[in-house]
Amino acid sequence: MAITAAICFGSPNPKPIACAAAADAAVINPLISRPRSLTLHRHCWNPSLVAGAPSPRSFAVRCSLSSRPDYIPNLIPDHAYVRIFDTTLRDGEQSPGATMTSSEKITVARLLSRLGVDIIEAGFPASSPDDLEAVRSIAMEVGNKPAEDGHLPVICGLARCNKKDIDAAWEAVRHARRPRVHTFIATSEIHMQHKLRKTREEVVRIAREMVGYVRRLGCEDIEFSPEDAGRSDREFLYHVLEEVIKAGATTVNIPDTVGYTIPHEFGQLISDIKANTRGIENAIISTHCQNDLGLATANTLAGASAGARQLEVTVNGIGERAGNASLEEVVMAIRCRKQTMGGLYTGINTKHINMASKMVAEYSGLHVQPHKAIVGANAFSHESGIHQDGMLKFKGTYEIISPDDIGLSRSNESGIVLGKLSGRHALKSKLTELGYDISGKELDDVFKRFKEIAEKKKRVSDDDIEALISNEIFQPKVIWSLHDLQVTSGTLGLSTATVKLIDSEGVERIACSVGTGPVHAAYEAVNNIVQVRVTLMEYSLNSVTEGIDAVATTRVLIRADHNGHTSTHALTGETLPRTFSGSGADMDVVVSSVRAYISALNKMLGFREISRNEIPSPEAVVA
Ligand SMILES: CC(=O)SCCNC(=O)CCNC(=O)[C@H](O)C(C)(C)COP(=O)(O)OP(=O)(O)OC[C@H]1O[C@@H](n2cnc3c(N)ncnc32)[C@H](O)[C@@H]1OP(=O)(O)O
Ligand SMILES: CC(C)C(=O)C(=O)O
Ligand SMILES: [Mg+2]
Repeated sequence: MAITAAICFGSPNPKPIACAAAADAAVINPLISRPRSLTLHRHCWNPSLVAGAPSPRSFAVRCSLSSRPDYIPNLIPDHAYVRIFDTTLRDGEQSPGATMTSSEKITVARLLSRLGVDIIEAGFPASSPDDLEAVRSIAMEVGNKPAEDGHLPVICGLARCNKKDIDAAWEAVRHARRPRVHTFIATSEIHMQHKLRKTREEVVRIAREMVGYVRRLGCEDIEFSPEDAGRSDREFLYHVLEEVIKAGATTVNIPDTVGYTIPHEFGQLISDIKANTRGIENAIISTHCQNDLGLATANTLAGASAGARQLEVTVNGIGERAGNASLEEVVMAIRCRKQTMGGLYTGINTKHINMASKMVAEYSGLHVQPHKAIVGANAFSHESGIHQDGMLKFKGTYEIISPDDIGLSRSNESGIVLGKLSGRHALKSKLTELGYDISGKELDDVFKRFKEIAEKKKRVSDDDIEALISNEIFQPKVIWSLHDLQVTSGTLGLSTATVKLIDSEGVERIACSVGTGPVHAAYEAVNNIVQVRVTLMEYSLNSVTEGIDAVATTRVLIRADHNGHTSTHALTGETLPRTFSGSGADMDVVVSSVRAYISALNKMLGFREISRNEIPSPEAVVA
């Protein structure tokens, strides 16, 4: 078994250490699929040392949170400012399997506000009463409460070009201080002919009338999208845009709906729209790039360079099919290459990127690939010797952005080392350092779990803490919680498990079962208590830290075997059972696995309940 070299950056003289314990962990704990690679990723970074990087002075300007120009729907007082429109909760949620509960959507919206996105597209209110309620709640809460820095995002709802959808969208967003309705209709021949079955004239008329209708409802911030603009006839596109701007559209969004264009083409499209659409100076041009050819970020940046001043993105790039342009890639590219990008800047507080990525991954169940740009687990890791050597000598050799910039702060700023003698204050201070603002009951819960781990582990690392956070904070409403678990397993026969769960009223239930392995036996025991039949679709287990005492995180995806929870396949219209994800963390792999399973069951069981019960009525919130 290979023994990986670890380089520790806490000391001034980093020394490679042989990490036999990590290798051993994989032998002793075969469910841990691979020992976590020990990599070089905790270090300080000095951008001024990067070859070709701007001078420290210009970096200070680049790094400072630029003040945001005043919000005027159809005008940005500073030409260099680019609005970030986040559609994680709408296009992102259209990703297969990415269903989020209403309360999860509200939590994500709160974080998007802290992140500093200019516009939050909170959903498609006509798609279901649940979504309308979720968007309304976001409008009421997040759309009225400025973030700590005073920023107040626009809350937007999507609608087809028909009165019913628009009424639902307006009803949902109108409670925000800055409400926006986004309406769309396809303008490509292929969509008009085969999907809408409408002529060009009909499409222009509908678009104009529906934008006018939004205006008459009292909405002054109106976005219009000619769906499939990337494949639309140019002259027709200019005409549609001119008509909707006359009717009151304040932002015209140019979607590359099927991710068909390539960067120079998409940039040219934006330039051509700017040059040829009458009245375009009265609206903001926006981009919305899907990722079917893996070009969404590149196309978005080309659009910005060509004059688009609103960029539509999602956290982790989730979205319909291959996803959308990713917020973190677009924002960090603009920041990292500011000069090449013509001095453009955004209002994003990049320190919250890491946290937003983690939260969206947990809630959507769509996990980030390790080598994903900016937020992947390996994005700041340096595994190979030559790279490690370069990094040790000069960070700028292999890193173009600092992990600190996205909130991946591993430096021990407070000097606090957490262990079993640490108290709540130390834990809270460490959590704040890591970007988590947690107090009250949430802090108590994390503290309890922290103590359990600290009893068994000499030193609780940042990664351990983050795993606990995912397990305690990013969890659905607790319907069942794990109290006790005992398993026996080995080569002498079937594994057995005894599980004690507590329901939401505090009643304890115990069940036993056998299985082909300890996890199987424990899951069967849980099934005997919870009494819902589900199919386990995916199961993965990873260690978050090195060493034999590593914390293991488990992620599962389950599908309900009964008819209660369904979703509709976008292409075939087929009704499919909905899937629900869950995650768990513990030093014991079976406990971690059971926590993840219960988390997914809670999400499934609570799905309807949360949507109906937890959303305050408009009256309740106003009161
Ligand atoms: C590119 C995008 O991302 S678009 C956004 C995609 N998001 C979604 O679809 C959200 C989830 N969707 C849903 O819940 C449902 O599709 C609903 C509730 C919106 C609509 O459901 P239904 O009314 O049953 O219609 P259904 O989805 O089957 O068909 C779409 C209808 O809208 C029409 N339509 C599609 N886009 C538009 C548009 N932008 N403006 C007006 N009509 C439109 C279609 O032509 C079709 O009309 P038809 O019934 O006359 O043939
Ligand atoms: C609704 C529109 C903007 C969309 O998501 C697309 O065209 O991809
Ligand atoms: Mg889209």
